[in-house]
Amino acid sequence: MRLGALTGGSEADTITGFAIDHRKVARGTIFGAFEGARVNGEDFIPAAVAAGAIAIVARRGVRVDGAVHIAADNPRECFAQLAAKFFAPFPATTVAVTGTNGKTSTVELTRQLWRFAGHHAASIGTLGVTTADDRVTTGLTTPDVVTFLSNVAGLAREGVSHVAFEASSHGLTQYRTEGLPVRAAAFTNLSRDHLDYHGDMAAYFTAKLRLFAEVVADDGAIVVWADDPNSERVIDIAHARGLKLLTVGEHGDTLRLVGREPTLLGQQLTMEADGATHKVMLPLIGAYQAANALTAAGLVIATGGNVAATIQALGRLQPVRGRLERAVITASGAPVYVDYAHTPDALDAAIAALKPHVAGRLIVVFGAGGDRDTGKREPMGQAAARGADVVIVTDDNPRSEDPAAIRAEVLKGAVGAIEIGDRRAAIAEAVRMAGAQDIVLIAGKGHEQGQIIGDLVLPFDDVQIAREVAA
Ligand SMILES: CC(=O)N[C@H]1[C@@H](OP(=O)(O)OP(=O)(O)OC[C@H]2O[C@@H](n3ccc(=O)[nH]c3=O)[C@H](O)[C@@H]2O)O[C@H](CO)[C@@H](O)[C@@H]1O[C@H](C)C(=O)N[C@@H](C)C(=O)N[C@H](CCC(=O)O)C(=O)O
Ligand SMILES: Nc1ncnc2c1ncn2[C@@H]1O[C@H](COP(=O)(O)OP(=O)(O)OP(=O)(O)O)[C@@H](O)[C@H]1O
Ligand SMILES: N[C@H](CCC[C@H](N)C(=O)O)C(=O)O
Ligand SMILES: [Mg+2]
Repeated sequence: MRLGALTGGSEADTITGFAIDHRKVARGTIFGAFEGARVNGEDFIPAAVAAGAIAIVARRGVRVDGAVHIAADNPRECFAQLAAKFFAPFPATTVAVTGTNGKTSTVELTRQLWRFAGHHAASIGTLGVTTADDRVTTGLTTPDVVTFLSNVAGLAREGVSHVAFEASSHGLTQYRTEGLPVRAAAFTNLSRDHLDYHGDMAAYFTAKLRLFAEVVADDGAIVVWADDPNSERVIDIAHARGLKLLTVGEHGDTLRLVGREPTLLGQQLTMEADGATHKVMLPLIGAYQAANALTAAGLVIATGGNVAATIQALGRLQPVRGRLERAVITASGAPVYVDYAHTPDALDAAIAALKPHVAGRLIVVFGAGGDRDTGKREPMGQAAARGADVVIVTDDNPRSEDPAAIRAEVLKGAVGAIEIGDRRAAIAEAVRMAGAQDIVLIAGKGHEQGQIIGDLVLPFDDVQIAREVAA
C-alpha cells in the first residue's frame, strides 16, 4: 500500500507497517505518537523518523521533520482507522464484550457456541488469542492496536470468520480495537475496578459506554445482561442510536431466565425465548457462569444464530480456564476450586457460586494485586469475610509494592482472617485444614502462570500448586 492511499495525497512511499512504539519502527513504518500515562510518545518522533518512519500520526501543532505529519485531533483514533485500512480484510463477524467481570468468560463461551454452529471462530482477551486448535497469549486483555489489528487480520487469513474480543476499559480509552466493523457488543456488568487509571466510577463507566455509543457499527446490535443495575444506561444508548437490542437475564426479553436449579456439576436453566419455554443443563456451576453463558448466547443470536439451537448448545459448553476450575480433590475429600475473582463483586460471585455445594465450611484463599486500584482491597476483604467460613489472606501479584502493606489493606476488611504471605504456604494450609464436607476456593489468579514480584515473574500456577500440596 502506498502512503498516498491513506493521506489522499500523491506520496509514493510504500507502507511496510504500523508502530506505536518507536523501538518497533522500521523503514516504511507509520508511527503513532501518543501522549501516554507514563511518557509522551511525541518525544520519540525524531527517533522514529531516524529509524525510517515515513509518516507520523500526531496532534496538530506537534513538530514533525523528515516525515509526513498526519495531524489529528484524536491521534489514537486516526491511527487505528488508518492501520485498519492497511491490515484489512478482517473476519466478517466481529463482536466485542465489555463489563467489569465476565469478559473473558463471555468471549470464550461465544467462541465455543459459534464453533458448535459450524463456524470457524476465535476469541481474543485475557487468555490470549484462542482458536479451535491453538492459544497464543498477548500479555494484555486487550492488546495494543497494532497487535490487535494484525492478529485479527491474521485470523481472517487462516479462515476464521467469527471473532469475539474483550474490550477492556483501558483498551477502549486508548482506541486499541478501533477501525474494524464491530457487528455486536455486549455488556456484562459494572462494579469497582481500575480506579487507579480512570479516577472515579463515572469516568470508568463512560470509558466502557463508548463501546456502545461509538464503536459498535451503525447497523449493529447491542446485547445486555439486564439484571445489572447499570444496564439501563446501555439500553438507553441502543435506543438513542436505533440499534438492535437483545436483553438477557431474569429481566431480559430475548432470553428470559425463569429458572436456575444448581445440580452437582452444573445447573438446569429454564428460559423463555421466542414465545417458547426452553430447558437446558448447563455444565458449569454458579449464577455468574449462567449469566455469561446467556450473554454469549445473546451475541450468537445477534449475529444470526438460531435461538433454539443456540440455547440447546449451552449444554455442550466446556469450562473456561481458571474460572471456577476444579483443580483437585484433597485426600480428605474436599474439592479445591481456582477462580480469577480479583474484584469485590467477583469474590461475591465466586463465593455465591460455591455456597450451594458446601455442606461444611467454605475456605477462601486470596490477596490483591499491587500497582492496581488500591480502593478495592478492603471491600475484597469484606466480601470474603461476609461469604466464607475461613479466610486466608495471602499475596497475589505484589508487583512494585510491599506485599505486607497490601495484605494489611485487605485485612482491614477481613478482621480476624488468617494471614500467610507466601501463596504456596497459604494454599497448603487451606488444603491441610479442609475436611470432607469443606470446599476450598483459591481466588485472584485463575489461569495466570506467574507471580509478579518486583520486576520478576516467578512461575506460579494455582491449579498446579493445589495439586502438589494435596498430593
Ligand atoms: C496504563 C496502560 O494501559 N498502559 C498501556 C499503554 O500505555 P500508555 O499509552 O499510557 O503508554 P506510555 O507507556 O505512557 O507510553 C506512551 C506512548 O509512547 C510509546 N513509547 C514509550 C516508550 C518508548 O521508549 N517509546 C515509545 O514509543 C508507547 O508505545 C506509547 O504509545 O500502552 C502501552 C503500549 O501498548 C501498554 O504497554 C501499557 O500497558 C501496561 C503495560 C499495563 O500494565 N496495562 C494494563 C493496566 C492494562 O492495559 N490492562 C487492561 C485491563 C485489564 C482487564 O481488566 O482485563 C488490559 O486490557 O489488559
Ligand atoms: N457475570 C459475572 N458477574 C459477576 N462476577 C463475574 C461474572 N463473570 C465472571 N465473574 C468473576 O470475575 C472473574 C473473572 O472473570 P472473567 O475473566 O471472565 O472476567 P474479565 O472481565 O475478563 O476480567 P478481567 O478484567 O481481568 O479481564 C471470575 O473468575 C469470577 O469470579
Ligand atoms: N486484568 C486485571 C488482572 C488482575 C489479576 C490479579 N491477579 C492482579 O494481579 O491484580 C488487571 O490488570 O487488573
Ligand atoms: Mg478478561
